Amino acid sequence: MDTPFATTDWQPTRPPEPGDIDSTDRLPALISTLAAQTKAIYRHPYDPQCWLQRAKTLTELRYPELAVGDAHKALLLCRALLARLGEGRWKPGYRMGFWMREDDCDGVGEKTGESQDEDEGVAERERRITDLQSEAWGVGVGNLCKFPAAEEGRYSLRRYPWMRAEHRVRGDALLALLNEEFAARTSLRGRRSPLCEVRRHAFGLSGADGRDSHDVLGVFALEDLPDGAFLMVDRSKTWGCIGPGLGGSVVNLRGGEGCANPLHPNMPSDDAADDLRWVRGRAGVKKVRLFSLEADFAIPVAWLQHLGIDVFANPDYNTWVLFEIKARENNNSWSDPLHHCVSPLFSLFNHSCEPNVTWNTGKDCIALGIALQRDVKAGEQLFVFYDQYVEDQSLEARRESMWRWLEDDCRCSRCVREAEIEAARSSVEWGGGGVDGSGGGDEKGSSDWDTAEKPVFPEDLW
Ligand SMILES: C[S@@+](CC[C@H](N)C(=O)[O-])C[C@H]1O[C@@H](n2cnc3c(N)ncnc32)[C@H](O)[C@@H]1O
Repeated sequence: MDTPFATTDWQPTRPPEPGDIDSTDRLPALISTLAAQTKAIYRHPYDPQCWLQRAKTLTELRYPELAVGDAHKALLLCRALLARLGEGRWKPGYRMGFWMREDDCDGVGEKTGESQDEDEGVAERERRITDLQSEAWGVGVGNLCKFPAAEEGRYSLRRYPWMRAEHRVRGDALLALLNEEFAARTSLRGRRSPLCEVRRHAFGLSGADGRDSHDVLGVFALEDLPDGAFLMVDRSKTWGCIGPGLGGSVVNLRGGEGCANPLHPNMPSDDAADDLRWVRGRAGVKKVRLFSLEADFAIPVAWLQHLGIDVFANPDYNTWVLFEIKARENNNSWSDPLHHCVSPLFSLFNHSCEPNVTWNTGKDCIALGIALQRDVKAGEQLFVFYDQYVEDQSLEARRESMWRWLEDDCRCSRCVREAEIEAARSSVEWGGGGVDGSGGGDEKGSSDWDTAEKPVFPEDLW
């Protein structure tokens, strides 16, 4: 964010809305401003004004979730400043990153045009910070929706253009390492050669958005494999909740306290037979998602501070980083009634609504067993089903369910096939020329369809 990015990389997370001012012409200027404001935050991380200014720029650039994050930080700083203003002879220092005693401040700090703190009285200072606080609140609220919940906003998953290349694109060296791991895990007992490998351009040369798909990875069979063949055991879990523990033990990732996922029954007292994933399916995840002021900012920020992390001065914990981690966790985690984990090797399998691979959780709640569920030819891509609850449902219902994991419509062979059939059907219904039926030239869409002989009325004879 501290370096300007190419305007072509800009993919806002809020789609344009009626009444928006077209900012295309101002885009280069907005991008430079964003970089300059980010650098100002590095220099003055406790100045609420810096966070507020960047929140405004992020609003114009249509990143509501990030604007709310910055506005929230401006609010926190204002609150902290106001809380201490009443503490007698202390006042915030220049740019507010430190506190000084009123009687110690003569000659301390730079007395520049910007350092109003030096001269103003407590009442004036309070008014200035309160105004700033109201403005930050207004910017935050402006980026939230009023419905269904006042403290939620809408955004779509889009790649942040300022992300560094090494975090955005996986290089060939990493791919080689991944394939070493696949080779080690997928050799059948008594054999040394790997059964599958990771390749680029998993869904063809260009992505759904027309961009290069160099970094879209997938797992491909290296030889003909029969239905039922055991492919691999993935023990590479790097993160997750492993449920209530085995044999009634309460030892899990959070010391037996359970997982933060409200739909996840992971306490010993929870009835694991009640698989609550169907609730998730019905609650749905829309293409345009909701973010929550409480769950996505207030709680994570408070938690990070509790861990001793300076969320203002340490850019590693910026709001966009939290959203990026959330998106990756969403896209890559697997869950069953008891567990919710990310397993790096398994997460390289793409989804298909007609999969050729199935998976099962091991008894240790960590290992995943991966096996074929039909014959596969060498070179075929290996797919799993991300949400088997929707296997028998319509294209539309499956697409909606898949938005939880995919940024765009599912590109599996079944969805592509059904979408083509649907498109062909609606083109026949509308005469192949769009909804006004004017184009095409077939019977319904052509201009000479009305050739039937007409009745002759008395007035026609005049
Ligand atoms: C668990 S990862 C699978 C590996 C991923 N392709 C990669 O390059 O790391 C899930 C992501 O893969 C892509 N993906 C998987 N299945 C897909 C499908 N059927 N249609 C479109 N994209 C898919 C989406 O970008 C999704 O967010």
